[in-house]
Amino acid sequence: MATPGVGLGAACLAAAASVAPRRRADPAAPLARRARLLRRVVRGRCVAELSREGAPAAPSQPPVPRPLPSADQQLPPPVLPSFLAPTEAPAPTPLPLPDADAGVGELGPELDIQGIAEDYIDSTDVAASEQDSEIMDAKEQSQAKVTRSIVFVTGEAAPYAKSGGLGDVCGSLPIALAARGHRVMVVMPRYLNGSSDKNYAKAFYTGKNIKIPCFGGSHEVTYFHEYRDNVDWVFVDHPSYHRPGSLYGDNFGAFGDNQFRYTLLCYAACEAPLILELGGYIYGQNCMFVVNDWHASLVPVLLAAKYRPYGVYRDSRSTLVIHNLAHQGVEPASTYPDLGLPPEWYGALEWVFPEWARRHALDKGEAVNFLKGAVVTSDRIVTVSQGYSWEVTTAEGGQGLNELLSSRKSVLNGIVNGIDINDWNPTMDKCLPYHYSVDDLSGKAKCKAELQKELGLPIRPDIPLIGFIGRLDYQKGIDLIKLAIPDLMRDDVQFVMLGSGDPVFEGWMRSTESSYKDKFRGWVGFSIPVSHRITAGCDILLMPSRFEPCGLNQLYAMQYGTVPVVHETGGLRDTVQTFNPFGKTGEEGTGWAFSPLTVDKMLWALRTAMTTFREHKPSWEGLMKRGMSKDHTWDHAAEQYEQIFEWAFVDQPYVM
Ligand SMILES: Nc1ncnc2c1ncn2[C@@H]1O[C@H](COP(=O)(O)OP(=O)(O)O[C@H]2O[C@H](CO)[C@@H](O)[C@H](O)[C@H]2O)[C@@H](O)[C@H]1O
Repeated sequence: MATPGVGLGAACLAAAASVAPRRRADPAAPLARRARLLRRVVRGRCVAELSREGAPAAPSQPPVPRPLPSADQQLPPPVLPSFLAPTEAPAPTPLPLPDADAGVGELGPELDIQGIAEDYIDSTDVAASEQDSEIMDAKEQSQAKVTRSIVFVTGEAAPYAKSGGLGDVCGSLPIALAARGHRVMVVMPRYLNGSSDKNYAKAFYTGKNIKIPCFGGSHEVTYFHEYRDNVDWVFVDHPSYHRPGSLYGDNFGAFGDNQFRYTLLCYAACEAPLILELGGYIYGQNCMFVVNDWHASLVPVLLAAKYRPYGVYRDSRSTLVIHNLAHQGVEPASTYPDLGLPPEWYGALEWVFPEWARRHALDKGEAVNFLKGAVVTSDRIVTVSQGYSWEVTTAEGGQGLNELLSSRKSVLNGIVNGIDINDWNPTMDKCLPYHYSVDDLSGKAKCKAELQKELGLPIRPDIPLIGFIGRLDYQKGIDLIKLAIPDLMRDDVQFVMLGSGDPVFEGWMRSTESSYKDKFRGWVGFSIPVSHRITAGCDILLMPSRFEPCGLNQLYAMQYGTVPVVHETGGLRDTVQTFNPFGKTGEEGTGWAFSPLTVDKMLWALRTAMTTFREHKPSWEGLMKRGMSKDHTWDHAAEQYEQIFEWAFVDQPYVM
């Protein structure tokens, strides 16, 4: 039996043979072009071609463009490990299979390619094909060379649920990879907390439930699904995801059962490719699991400890993406039996706190650490910038995992994040009162005036307006801003901060606002529209992060012609080049990166930026335009991820 793609191709060929005048193909036609033509056949594009030749017109209802099943779906229905009994048995319906010797990828067996291409070229107008193939060439440049089934596992993804940059990345990178031809699924919790409920309105119950054996019981989770932007968004539903507060905690701090909540997520994510028929087909056992931060870190451990011994997922690989090493999912060692892992796998998660970090003399510091589990079991490790991939191997930046990460240097890479330019684009941003572009910046000045008005600050175009957006957290260097404000407020300047987090800093923002009524605004809370308006309306964006794995706000700022002033660390170092008025044309820089991280250095960088803003208008405009002209899209990063995936599939699984 043929796959749908091949079947459609064969039908088209038969039609072509019966109606088209037979013409010999140029024997010298390059094989590459023949292969391209074949791809069009396989993708069903030949319908349009044939109608040009007088063949029956294209059907009025084109087939719904769903991803083709990947080659792994030739496998017989998966043998599920006995510990996971789905409440509804996975449908054992055998999939329509291509020839047993079909290769991986969308083209199918190589011999068939030759034959079909030959016939197809014979029966079509070669000149027209030539023209068309040029168009295809341009289009195909952004397609992946090898397409895969990719399963993202994450604690958050925009627009469904977002608490920070992790949500941004997991909401946009999967779409970029799907656009390049991969079949992509994202698995995350279905948080119902009152404010995010409406975001899941288009996700429907799949009819699949599983029972997960952990934490001394059997916990039933259900799967919801939405197909959007060519990505399968899968939401794991369980009562523990339904509660007020933010994603991971509330006013009293982090939720006490987070380990339980994300253990469920990881088990559910491992089962999803085996049992969910999305668009008619399961993903199967030949997947790349992309596990993000500690919330998803149990996935590679489960693959190694609970699936591969049963012969399942031997063809899958996993890539750990570290967005922030500061959060590792550490809990007391006594919780290990709750995780449902075999006792002999304790070593994978074992973690011993150094003596200075223990609470009392009898505390042995024994713990389990989810992120460590992924560091020692995943096939590849990616950090979200090159700079950070080095920092995590140092004692200063490794947060206790530096030695382990150093030991895995050969599979550790850094890839700088991209941004979603549909969401963050000053030419069409729905949150902005005015739009602008690199060719016409007049809208930016209007956005600044509107922001000043909204904040109740004096509306003055000549005054530098500095912004800060982010979690009020030690990582973000808020304490430095707090120390610098009394000095900075002596200047003719305006400062707006948007953030939430540490209640001490929230209180400080409120009291500072009352001390500097005409100069300082502190917006306590989490508001995406306000963050867009601040990014557009400010002249300067300040990021004195202590460490920053990548940082997205400086990328958004540059995209919006707002000049970043950042601490030279991690991804900030990789993405912001300090202004050099004597640099070569186009290489004068995009902002200021200061180091070391001291109040004096930060003030120096800010004042240099403010002087440039006031007194060197052409230089300032150059800074804005260079930032706006940079390519911040996901295209380049997506290609680099593909390379990592290819390397992972070349090797055997790291833990078999
Ligand atoms: N109060 C508020 N209101 C509205 N929006 C707010 C907000 N506070 C923060 N945000 C938004 O949250 C995102 C924060 O992204 P960052 O990359 O700066 O930091 P974060 O530390 O969360 O991410 C981690 O993961 C990302 C992704 O890999 C890395 O870039 C980063 O270095 C790493 O620390 C931005 O989109 C920002 O606008």
